[in-house]
Amino acid sequence: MEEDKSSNTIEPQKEAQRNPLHWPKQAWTHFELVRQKSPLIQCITNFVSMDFMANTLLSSGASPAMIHSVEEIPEFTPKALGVCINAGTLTPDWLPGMKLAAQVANQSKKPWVLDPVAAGGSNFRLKACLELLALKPSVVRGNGSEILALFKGCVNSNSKGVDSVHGSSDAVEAAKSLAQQSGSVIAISGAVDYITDGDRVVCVHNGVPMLQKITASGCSVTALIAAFVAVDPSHAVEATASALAIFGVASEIGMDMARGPASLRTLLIDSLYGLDEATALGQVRINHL
Ligand SMILES: Nc1ncnc2c1ncn2[C@@H]1O[C@H](COP(=O)(O)OP(=O)(O)O)[C@@H](O)[C@H]1O
Ligand SMILES: Cc1ncsc1CCOP(=O)(O)O
Ligand SMILES: [Mg+2]
Repeated sequence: MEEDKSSNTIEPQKEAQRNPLHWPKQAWTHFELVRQKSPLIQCITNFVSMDFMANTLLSSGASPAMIHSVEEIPEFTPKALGVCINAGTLTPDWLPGMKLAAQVANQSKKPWVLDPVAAGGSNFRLKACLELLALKPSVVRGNGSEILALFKGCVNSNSKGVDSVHGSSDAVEAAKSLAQQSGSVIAISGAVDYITDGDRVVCVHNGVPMLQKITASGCSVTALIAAFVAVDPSHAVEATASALAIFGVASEIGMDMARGPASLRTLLIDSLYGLDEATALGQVRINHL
């Protein structure tokens, strides 16, 4: 978003105070850029999420490719505008491909985003996620428990696997420290989403609780973050907040007609596809902590 660089990078808090539509307009501009540029997003993701993630990206205007074979990565990854790496159904044979894709994305100067699914669930998973974090993702998006596990560097004896046993607000200080240590933007999802570069903390208030009852909603919003960061890589905090807000707004619209998680899943995809500027500007709720 070249046109708004100064307000994004110099005094974004003041700009947001002066203009209540600052964040909603930014979220809409990012979404329009995704629709215009249709970025190719390579996803190395879990078996549960592949369909919903691909449909989330497609309905938002991006172009998903679920390509994970290590043989293809040197040739294919440079063609992608962004990469999403997800640890959901991790096995030792998938890890080399994930690491190679991260390295090739870095060499190609393309952003990549990490989803450390269930990072506190086992030592194998935690070690793998920390090794991926060391390869410097542009953004890490996890729930409260996942971000706390990465920060503490130890497994959680109370882990509920892919579901969080913490609120997102429990992990804000950990996320700030983790961002400072790693150099990655850290996003914690939950009732409020928090996005931090270790200095600023941006809060997104969109979304509906029923998203927790749709498997792979977190995975899919991480892929959407990859698409938004791909079209504005120099503003990863803003692009991440925009993606979380647009996904949340689409869920709010879907919720008006949903009869339960199954219909919400479908309506969310339709709402992303049909979202218009007036609705986005009226519903996006983002502020600074
Ligand atoms: N209580 C809630 N209220 C509103 N939105 C929520 C709530 N919990 C999660 N979300 C939204 O659901 C999506 C997935 O987040 P989350 O459930 O935290 O991820 P994960 O599935 O990885 O645990 C995010 O867009 C987040 O904003
Ligand atoms: C249920 C499940 N098991 C391994 S990955 C996965 C999907 C997790 O998706 P999300 O983190 O978006 O809830
Ligand atoms: Mg998750």
